[in-house]
Parts: sequence; C-alpha cells; structure tokens
Amino acid sequence: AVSPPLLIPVDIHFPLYKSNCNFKQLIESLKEGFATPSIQVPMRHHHDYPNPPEDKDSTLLLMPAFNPGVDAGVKIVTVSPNNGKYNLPAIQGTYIYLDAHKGNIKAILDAKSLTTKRTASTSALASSFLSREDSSSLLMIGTGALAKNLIHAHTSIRPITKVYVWGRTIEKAQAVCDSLTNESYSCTAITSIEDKISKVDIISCATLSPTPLVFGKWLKEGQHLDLVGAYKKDMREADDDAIIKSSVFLDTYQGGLKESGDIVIPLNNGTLKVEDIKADLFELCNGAKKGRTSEKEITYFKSVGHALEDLVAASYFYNEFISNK
Ligand SMILES: NC(=O)C1=CN([C@@H]2O[C@H](COP(=O)(O)OP(=O)(O)OC[C@H]3O[C@@H](n4cnc5c(N)ncnc54)[C@H](OP(=O)(O)O)[C@@H]3O)[C@@H](O)[C@H]2O)C=CC1
Ligand SMILES: O=C(O)C1=NCCCC1
Repeated sequence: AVSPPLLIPVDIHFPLYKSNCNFKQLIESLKEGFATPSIQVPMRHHHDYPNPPEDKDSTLLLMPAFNPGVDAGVKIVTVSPNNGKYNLPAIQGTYIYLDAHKGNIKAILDAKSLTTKRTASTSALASSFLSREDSSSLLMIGTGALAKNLIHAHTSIRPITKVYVWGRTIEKAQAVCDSLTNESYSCTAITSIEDKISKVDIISCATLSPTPLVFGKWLKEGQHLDLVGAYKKDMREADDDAIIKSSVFLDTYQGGLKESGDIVIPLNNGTLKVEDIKADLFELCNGAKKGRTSEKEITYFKSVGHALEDLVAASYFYNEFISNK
C-alpha cells in the first residue's frame, strides 16, 4: 500500500510579510471575507491574567475561525502592555492555519506580523466606507508595531499627501517617519496632538493608553476617527464628547459591544445607545448598511479585532508564500 504524502506545514515569518503585503489586495480580500456568510467565528476567549513582575495585567486571546470545506485557523496571542520597556512588542503569538476538509496544518504564521497587517488593513477597509474620498491628511497617534502599517494601509486607499505622527517621545515619532522613505506623502513628527488634530482629515490611534488621547472638543466636521487600541473595558482612547459628535461604527458587534472602554463606558453611562451604532463591517461590506452619508459627518470607527480577519489574512499570506516558492 502507498502511504499518504506527509503534509509538512510551512513556516511563515517576518520577511514574507514585509515584502509580500500589498495592502490594496489584502483590504479587498478582507472586504470579500466580511461579505462571505459561510465563514464562522465563535466569540473569542479574552482572558486577563495577573502578571506579578509588572503592575499591569496581561491578556491572552484565543481566536478560532473556520470556512467550512475550505480553511480554518486559530490565533493565540498575548498582550503584555509593559513590554515597551524591554524593547519587545506588546502583541506576540502564533497562528495555526488549517485545511478545513482533511484537517492538516497548512502553515504556522508569526501572529505579531499577521496581526499588524490585518489590523491596519481592517482600519483602511473601514476608512474606505467612512472617510471622505478626498481625505489628504492623516494624524497617526502611537509609534508601536501598528503605526507604520496603519500609515501604509490608510495611504493606500486615500490621496494622502501629509502624515503627522505623535508619540510619547518625539524620537519614536521621528523613527516612524524616518522608516517611511520614498513615499508619495510627507511625514512629520509632532510633539502635541492638540496642535494638529483639528486640521487633519483622518485620525488613527493605536496605543496602550488607559485614558483618552482624543477629545471631542477638538474634532471638526468631515473628519474620520479610527480607534485601534483600548482592547479592554477599562481602557479608552477617545472621550464621551467624541462619541456625542460622531456617527459610531464597529468592526463587529460581537466583540465591539463587549470588549473596549471606548464603547462599553459610553454605553454604561448613557452617552451611547446600542441602537445609535450605525453599522459593523459585516453590514458595510455586504451592502446592508451605508457608511458616511454626508461631507460634514464625523465618523468614529472602533475595532477590537476579529478572527475572520486573521483567517482571511493567513490565507492571503499562505497563497503569497506558495506562489513565491
Ligand atoms: N483593534 C485591533 O484589532 C488590534 C488592536 N491592537 C491594540 O493596538 C494598540 C497598539 O498595538 P501595537 O502598535 O502592536 O503595540 P506596541 O506595543 O508596539 O505599541 C504601543 C504604543 O502605545 C504607546 N503607549 C503606551 N502607553 C501609552 C499611554 N499611556 N499613552 C500614550 N501612548 C501610549 C507606546 O508608546 P511608548 O513606545 O512610548 O511606550 C507605543 O507607541 C494596543 O493597545 C494593542 O493591544 C493590537 C492588535 C489588534
Ligand atoms: O488580535 C487581536 O484581535 C487583538 N485585539 C486586541 C488586542 C490585541 C490583539
């Protein structure tokens, strides 16, 4: 008898992500994914656990998703919020990408890179529905692993000519700008959010801040706010006034309504009602609901991350790997 072929999973690491991420294509794949009803995503496990050597809890996320007959996967990531002081990323982990028919493991992917690419692309997908089409300036708040990817993703879908970066230290903001060479936009490190925030079209915020950095009093008509950090109920990046002035959208109702202080705090204090939330990405991508409806509207997009994004991105990078072998 002939034994079945040994299926050896491929190992996908940082260099492939770096050289093979076409944001426009990944954004389009995510749009198709959010409009594909067969993909199933159970509520993720979100466990906060004490981290005695630090003064802050860490978080463990277990994120499965499956597209029956096609593929499946599960991400295991930790968030260690004090890692900046050890020069380590806050998000680390692994993604196991599976064949959904026979169950074999097709690939093991580095989850830090997978997460930065898919999260940035998801923000840009939301922006494609929510920001003004003529948006020409972007303020990036945060200088971590996501910052550069968010800049690449946002600039891939809008005619942005000016990017500003704010971080807790100007050196880190400058380092983000220095890493963006030969781009079609200028990049300027800034020392005060307040100085620039009212003058830009898109504001993207990806930090570990427990308290708001974006205040509604600074927001102007027509702006789009992209909030990526605040992954726990006691964290937030924007205040109640930002909610009051905006049309609110979520990545998904499943996680968005439960996990982030940017939504849970205003829901609990009565500033926001569930029925005020305009749409999530499933509804925007399948055409059930509209995004921006006027030039003057301020749009507020809050993401916490969803396993569908990981499955779609794992499939994208797996196919890139196979076609570049
Ligand atoms: N919505 C989603 O789908 C996802 C969300 N995330 C979240 O996005 C955020 C950014 O992720 P990532 O870039 O990978 O993380 P990094 O650890 O690489 O970077 C964190 C950034 O946050 C800054 N920061 C930390 N504390 C504060 C504070 N109190 N005020 C202002 N800035 C602060 C850090 O500044 P400094 O360098 O000075 O410490 C750094 O710029 C995290 O909260 C993460 O959990 C991540 C993945 C997916
Ligand atoms: O992968 C995700 O999704 C994450 N969401 C919130 C914080 C860390 C990672």
